[in-house]
Formats: sequence, structure tokens, C-alpha cells
Amino acid sequence: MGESVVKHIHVAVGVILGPDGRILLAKRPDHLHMGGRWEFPGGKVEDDESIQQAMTRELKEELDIQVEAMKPLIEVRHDYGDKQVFLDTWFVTRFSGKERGVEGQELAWVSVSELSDFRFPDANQPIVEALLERLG
Ligand SMILES: Nc1nc2c([nH]c(=O)n2[C@H]2C[C@H](O)[C@@H](COP(=O)(O)OP(=O)(O)OP(=O)(O)O)O2)c(=O)[nH]1
Ligand SMILES: [Mg+2]
Repeated sequence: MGESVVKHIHVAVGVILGPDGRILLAKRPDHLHMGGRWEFPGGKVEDDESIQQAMTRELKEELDIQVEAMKPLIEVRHDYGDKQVFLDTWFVTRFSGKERGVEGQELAWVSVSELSDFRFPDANQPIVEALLERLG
């Protein structure tokens, strides 16, 4: 197969903004790809879904919150070698419900200036930079 047909996995990535401007991070379970790193919650977009539907489903499944408003932040394509991802990254500007780690994952609300203290998957660097630029 030629390199030009590499298929990126489409991932809905949510930068969830709290009322005080902090951002919600979750720790990826150790056994998963990029396990032990902190992430912006989200997951794979299924074939028949819009990005909004996927974000709503994933954040309900992972955090038990209901997405009420979202707006685009940045699109990141990254090649992990064994896996290529397309991180379709959106601000979640409004949600209802009280977040909890449904799958037992650790959660943290962090300010933009604290983001550099957390270890993210390698693909996330442009997202963190965009946040520093937009909110920092
Ligand atoms: N959610 C999320 N995924 C990320 C981030 N950075 C990054 O490289 N990824 C990668 C890791 C995975 O290879 C992929 C997302 O997969 P996932 O494991 O969250 O997918 P999912 O929630 O649908 O879970 P699954 O049941 O299909 O395993 O994107 C990030 O900040 N958030
Ligand atoms: Mg996920």
C-alpha cells in the first residue's frame, strides 16, 4: 500500500472548559495505547457519526456528562508508526452533569499554566501550544 493512502483514525478530542477557565484532563489506563499519559477525554468517531455525535457519546461514556456546546480548536494529524491518528479537537464550552471517571480513570482540572506539568501523548503537543496561544 502506498503511503498516500494511510488511513488516520478519526478521534474526537474534547478540551472541556470549566466555569473558572480550567481544563479537564483524564489519565489513560495503563493497558491502552499511550497508557499512563494524561489526555483530553474523547475517543474514536464511528463511521455513521458526526464529530458532535461522537463527542457527545464519548464524554457520556467516559465522564457521564452531557455536552451542550462545542466549537473547533485544532486538527492534528500524527503518525505513531504503528498507528496514525487524526485528533479532531474541539472546545467543550458548555456541559451539564457532574464529571466522574466512569472507567475508574483519574481526573484533574488544570489551569493552562499547569499544562506543562502533565505528560501527554506525543501527538498532543500542537494542542497544548494552541491552548497556550488562545488562553495562556
Ligand atoms: N482521547 C484522546 N485520544 C488521544 C489523545 N492523544 C492521542 O494521541 N490520542 C490517541 C490515543 C488513541 O490511539 C486514540 C484514541 O483512542 P481511545 O482509546 O481514546 O478510543 P476510544 O475511547 O474510542 O476507546 P476504544 O474503546 O475504542 O479503545 O487517539 C487525547 O488527548 N485524547
Ligand atoms: Mg477514549
